[in-house]
Amino acid sequence: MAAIEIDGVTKRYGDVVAVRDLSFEVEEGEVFGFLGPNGAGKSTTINMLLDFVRPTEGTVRVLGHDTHDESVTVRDHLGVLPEGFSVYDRLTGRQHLEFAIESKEADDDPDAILERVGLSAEDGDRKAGGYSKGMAQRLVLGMALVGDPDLLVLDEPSTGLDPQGARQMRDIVREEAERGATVFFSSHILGQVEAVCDRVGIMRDGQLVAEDSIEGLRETTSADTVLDIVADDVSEQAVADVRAIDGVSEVERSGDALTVSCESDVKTTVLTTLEDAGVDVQDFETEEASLEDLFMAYTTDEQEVTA
Ligand SMILES: Nc1ncnc2c1ncn2[C@@H]1O[C@H](COP(=O)(O)OP(=O)(O)OP(=O)(O)O)[C@@H](O)[C@H]1O
Repeated sequence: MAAIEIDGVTKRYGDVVAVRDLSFEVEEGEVFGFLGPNGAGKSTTINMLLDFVRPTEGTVRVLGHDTHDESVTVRDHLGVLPEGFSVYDRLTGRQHLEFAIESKEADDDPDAILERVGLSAEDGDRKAGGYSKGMAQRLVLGMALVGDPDLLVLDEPSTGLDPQGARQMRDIVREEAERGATVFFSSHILGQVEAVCDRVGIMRDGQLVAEDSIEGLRETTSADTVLDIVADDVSEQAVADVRAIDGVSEVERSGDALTVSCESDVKTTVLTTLEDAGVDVQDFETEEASLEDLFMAYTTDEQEVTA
């Protein structure tokens, strides 16, 4: 059973099609990063997962249950950090957690959760109305963790977090996945996504334009890998030979150093071509396309996606 099954889902708001014939699955135990530019349809999709919004067409199943018809069953196994959440100003942080523990009939220790999300016991005694944005974000994450949910859905979990908070968030995502939970989260902070996700899905104009591991995305985009090569006996002919390789987009030479921008799968061809041309390769380093490069390749028209 997949943790999330989205099948032929379309969501229209009047004339606006927020999500268009979307289908994909997230396996149990997977950490899935949900990406896309502003307005691509991420929040709409998450809101349909949580039954906050009904699809115009198609079905959404979470943990094997229809999100709408069996919403109560689903909710028992779900931990949610929603977008634009609000805290209750007059309740303390600890009271928020106690409330979440009671309503989920869980037996978590509120202080252990406070510590896990980086709030002190004193913070827990304070009214949440006086919390900073990042503190409130930490508290709501803590509430999502109550009851060891099978699926964690986090909409922009890193918003407002300081670098230490962002690291704690990554650690928590990893710990939750190790425990066996599925984690589905949207984010614009691609470094975070790159650090924790098994797979990513990239939305654009209401559709999923890519769905793969980051390594898999590298293989299917034209986002370049950069090869920094140090070599002896670099001839003009050798440079010309490398330039002529299909998949090489740029070659820069500075003395005996070469910088070659190319598709990931022609790296070896670049090196063997140099050697065949009599160049003595001393050393090389590769800089793989970052998730940001891949994101740009899939969400702008500037770069071509080959598969
Ligand atoms: N309640 C609504 N009424 C009308 N249009 C809506 C509504 N909610 C979303 N939309 C539209 O649907 C499209 C997708 O919006 P959505 O909020 O899902 O994007 P997103 O990918 O989450 O964007 P962001 O990264 O900015 O949060 C947008 O064009 C948006 O204007």
